[in-house]
Amino acid sequence: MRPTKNICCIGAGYVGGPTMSVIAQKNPSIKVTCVDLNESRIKAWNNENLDNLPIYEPGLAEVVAEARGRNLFFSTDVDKAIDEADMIFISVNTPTKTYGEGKGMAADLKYIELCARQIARVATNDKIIVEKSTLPVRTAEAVKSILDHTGNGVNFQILSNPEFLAEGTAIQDLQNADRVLIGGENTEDGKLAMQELVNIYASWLPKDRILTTNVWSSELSKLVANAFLAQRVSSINAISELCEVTEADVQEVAKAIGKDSRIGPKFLNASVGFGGSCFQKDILNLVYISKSLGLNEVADYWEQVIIMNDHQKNRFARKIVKTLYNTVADKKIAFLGWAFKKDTNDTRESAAIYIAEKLLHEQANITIYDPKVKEHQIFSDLEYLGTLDPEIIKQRVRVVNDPYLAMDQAHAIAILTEWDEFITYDWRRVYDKMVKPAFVFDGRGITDGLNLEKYDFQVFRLGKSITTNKG
Ligand SMILES: NC(=O)C1=CN([C@@H]2O[C@H](COP(=O)(O)OP(=O)(O)OC[C@H]3O[C@@H](n4cnc5c(N)ncnc54)[C@H](O)[C@@H]3O)[C@@H](O)[C@H]2O)C=CC1
Ligand SMILES: O=C(O)[C@H]1O[C@H](OP(=O)(O)OP(=O)(O)OC[C@H]2O[C@@H](n3ccc(=O)[nH]c3=O)[C@H](O)[C@@H]2O)[C@H](O)[C@@H](O)[C@@H]1O
Repeated sequence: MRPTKNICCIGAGYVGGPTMSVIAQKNPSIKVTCVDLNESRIKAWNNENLDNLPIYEPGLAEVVAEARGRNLFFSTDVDKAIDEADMIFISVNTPTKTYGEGKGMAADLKYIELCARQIARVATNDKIIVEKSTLPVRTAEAVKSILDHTGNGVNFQILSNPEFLAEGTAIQDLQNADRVLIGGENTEDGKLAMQELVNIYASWLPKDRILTTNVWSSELSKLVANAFLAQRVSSINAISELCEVTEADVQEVAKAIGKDSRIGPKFLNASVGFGGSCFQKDILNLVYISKSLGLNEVADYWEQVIIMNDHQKNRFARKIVKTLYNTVADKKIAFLGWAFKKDTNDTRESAAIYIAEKLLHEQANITIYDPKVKEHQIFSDLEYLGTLDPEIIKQRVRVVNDPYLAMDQAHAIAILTEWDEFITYDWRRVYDKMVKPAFVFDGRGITDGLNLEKYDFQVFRLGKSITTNKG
């Protein structure tokens, strides 16, 4: 096996872009080319102005500035990059299927299959294929079958190398990963291929953080890691509802249980519901796999994490309507935040979309401010739901670049993303300009230290009792 000199990554999205940037930064002697079919995305990756990169991620621009043009390249010429590469990462999207068998649950693997077929058609020398996308367990079998049956005598080694970065902290997560997982075949060639990939990560990570396993454990571990993380959020969110009716305080409960080193303090922030492109998709996939194997109790167990998450989003929207005297019709509701979490411009499956949907069905007017999400994205998220009349969206939704404008003359504010800047606002000024009583619905637990009640705001905080919430 030749030492890896040339890497290609198919898919320049939230995973491919940052991951390849860090691999290139840390391995200056390896040429890394990230390719994508999406021309405007590649154009943005190549934009001279680093503020215009297609993805907002703290620290990303600096890494791109260091490596781009040196050993990091972004291109739409997929065939050329495949042909030149010793190692090919597949980092394309694997969304939930929207059609046919497994609709609404199974992962849609059509993009993966297209990549495998393209590699098989173009490759003329031996290559290591790395599954970076999140895939159902045993997908490597299908990828290998396509490569072996349509290829031209070329040998392929398939590795599974799932990505564990979280958006908003992607660069930090890549540069200082808790672990890197590499699954491969237990054969001489399989071990050599794994070693090639270990070497790439070992250029910046300690060896004991690089785990090697069989392919199936690696594929399954990715789904399981996301399922466990999401389960923690649903667990604390379930407790938040209980706190609201028992005068317990969810933040105090989270702190108290998190101090137990067996439980740990992370991922215990009660919220308006988890979002993002992966938790829901990956759990549904796990549920689908379990069901397909006849493991109904296993499937039901994990599905409950999603049911709880839907409940949390619904009850937050209902709380707004109920508190505003059972009607939000023609009232102005200001949204602070649209992204699914802070420090990212990604809005996929963001809870804000579903809260907006419910309030629009109740004929509310919504004005949205998010520091990093663009207006066209917000409108496209709402239209994509397919449940709202496009005319209603146009009439009732406004997106603004100034948070004070969003809150001016509002009946209520809904805090849906935990952006740091929200707590720096002049809340006296906000209060003065709102319709009274001025309501705040804090879906992220960020207003505790602000004592908004001193300005006479009526505040609802998730997971706080009625008494704490002052009615
Ligand atoms: N977003 C995240 O935080 C994480 C995502 N993942 C997984 O990584 C995978 C990719 O996710 P994202 O980067 O978020 O998706 P994304 O949608 O941001 O990027 C995927 C890119 O692949 C491109 N693409 C699709 N088919 C192609 C083809 N045949 N040739 C060339 N380009 C093609 C698309 O145009 C798109 O730009 C998914 O399987 C996801 O589950 C894993 C860990 C974290
Ligand atoms: O496979 C993936 O895509 C990735 O999914 C998650 O990362 P991500 O979705 O980017 O972001 P998280 O930080 O996990 O947050 C997910 C959602 O849970 C919410 N959350 C998180 C933590 C918490 O305590 N409470 C809470 O409501 C966040 O606000 C967000 O809406 C995992 O954390 C990553 O390890 C994984 O690689």
